[in-house]
Amino acid sequence: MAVQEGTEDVYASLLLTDTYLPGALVLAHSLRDAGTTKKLAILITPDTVSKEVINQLKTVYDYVIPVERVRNERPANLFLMNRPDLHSAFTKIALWKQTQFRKIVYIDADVVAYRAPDELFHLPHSFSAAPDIGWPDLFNTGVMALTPNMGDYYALSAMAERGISFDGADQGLLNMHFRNTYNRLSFSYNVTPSAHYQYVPAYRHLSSSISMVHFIGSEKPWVQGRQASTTGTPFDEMVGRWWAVYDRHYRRSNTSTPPPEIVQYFVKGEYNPTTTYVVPVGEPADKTVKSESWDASRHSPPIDSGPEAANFPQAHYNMSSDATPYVASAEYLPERDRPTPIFPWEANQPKPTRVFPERPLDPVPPKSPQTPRITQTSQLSTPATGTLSVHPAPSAGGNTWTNAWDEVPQINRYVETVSSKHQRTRSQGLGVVSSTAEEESKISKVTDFPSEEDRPSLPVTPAPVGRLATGVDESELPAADGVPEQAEWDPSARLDNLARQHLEAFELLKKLSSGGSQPDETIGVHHREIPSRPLPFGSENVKSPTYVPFSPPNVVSPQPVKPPSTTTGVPPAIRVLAGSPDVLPSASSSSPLGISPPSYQGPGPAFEKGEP
Ligand SMILES: O=c1ccn([C@@H]2O[C@H](COP(=O)(O)OP(=O)(O)O[C@H]3O[C@H](CO)[C@@H](O)[C@H](O)[C@H]3O)[C@@H](O)[C@H]2O)c(=O)[nH]1
Ligand SMILES: [Mn+2]
Repeated sequence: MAVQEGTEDVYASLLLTDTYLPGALVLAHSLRDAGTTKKLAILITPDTVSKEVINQLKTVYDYVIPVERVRNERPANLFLMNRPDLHSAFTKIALWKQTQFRKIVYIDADVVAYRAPDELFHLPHSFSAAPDIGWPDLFNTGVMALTPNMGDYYALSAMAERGISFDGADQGLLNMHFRNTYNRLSFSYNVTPSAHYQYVPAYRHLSSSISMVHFIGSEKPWVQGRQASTTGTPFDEMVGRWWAVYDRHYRRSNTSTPPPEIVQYFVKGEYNPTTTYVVPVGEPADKTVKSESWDASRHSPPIDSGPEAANFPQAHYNMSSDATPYVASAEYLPERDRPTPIFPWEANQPKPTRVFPERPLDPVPPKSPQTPRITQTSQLSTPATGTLSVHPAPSAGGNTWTNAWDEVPQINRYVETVSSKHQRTRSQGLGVVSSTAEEESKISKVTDFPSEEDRPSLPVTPAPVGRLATGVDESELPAADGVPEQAEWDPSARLDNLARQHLEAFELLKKLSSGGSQPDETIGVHHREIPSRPLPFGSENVKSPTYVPFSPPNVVSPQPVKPPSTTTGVPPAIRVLAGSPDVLPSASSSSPLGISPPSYQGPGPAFEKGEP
């Protein structure tokens, strides 16, 4: 019996899951909108595609063809391209079994047609495909023009059964089977845009020739949502073309009848379900409220929904406004009974010898003649320590306190001089003077003095005199006793005097220690007895070239000195140490003591090239 050959040409696609429904619909509409005269067919796997979805497909596809799902039982290679979802892509080989068709132009469900490539049906080749953008020597299996035949089908299903595919899916399998026989189509039949790389000049140059655009990868336009691309790149332009077809057929404002919810459900941002009654969790059934069911895992909240935060429980926590200090109740403060003594030193504790004031100092001691009142600038007091400037006077005892400096007579005399002058100035009516005693104390008084009978001498603090209040000119202040005038103070003369005294003392010491027998000896230089031991043979009477007899006091610090040409032949360091007057800095001559020669003698700037 002769096998009946197909006579019809169809565009065919594939739907393995409901989630690709928007893609399959947009593809069909794009071909129809482009005016194709060919029929549209779609292969579906009934075990994984719902009835509602099939019904939707039937609205645009002429043929919805159920096929058996072919699963890759060795899906390891699918993980190489991170697409485990393509476990049933082998189902695509069922195309070769559709021998009721003469020619099939197969198109993936993630393709949008800019124009209907009907010319592909006229190709003489039994298999044609366009290059894959990831590896252009291979072909992409998203667009294929093929002649169904059982020969290829058996061969392909045998490979599929064994899981023979370098990528674990149909593309790997078909490239292995058709690698030497395929007819290469122009890329314009299967343009695969990339958000990461796009050959923009080529796109500009050739975009008018694009027949179909294929959104490879897992991020399909309906998965990404309408707002995903707005940057105006070629990629965004192509995504925009997909949305243009979708909107033309499924956007609410463009259609006379409401678009099918099942389609919107699989398009990100599109699902806006009709109002239903739901019972919120935890509410009694009779308190049913009108609310919209909303799948938050898939869609943004309904436009007319209320803010959710309004339902949060409200709680206010106020700071305590009670100003009274906390006092623990008595039960928390039990009277601490001392434990009965065990050790002898506990029973016979010595009485403390250190004496403390009977009561702690008040932060501001009361005004009394016995206790100096610390006011204004002296308020560095704390309850525990009293003031920093006050200590108990050993003679006064009791509660009488004085300042430490009150016992320095020089200070007292100075203050007396100042205060008497101050009195004169005031009596002459100079400066701004407060009229009442109270105001005066506010301006210039720092310390309240003890009464006349309590103080041994005039115990005062050298209080800062308010210049504004008293009008005292600082230049008029008398100098303190024993302090020379600034003009008499000549530091260099004083230094000279000190040096002279030092030298005299040194000479005296020298005489005393040497007893006058060795005038060349120098005090201050350590002398060590060199132990006598036989020198190596031939070493007798040999002197080290660096040996220098010590000759104080004309020794200077080892400064590098360039000698005059007349003294050549003697090492510069030796010349300096020997005290040649022409090389000695004059300032060093005042030094009374010799300085030990440095152990390291050069080379330094004093050594010139070629010098001995
Ligand atoms: O969950 C799924 C997955 C796939 N498909 C169908 O199978 C096709 C292939 O899957 P797709 O996501 O488009 O794969 P691509 O990202 O395009 O990946 C490449 O690799 C696949 C596996 O080799 C090939 O099938 C593709 O043609 C090729 O472009 C889809 O278009 C659909 O028609 C579904 O219906 N549901
Ligand atoms: Mn695809």
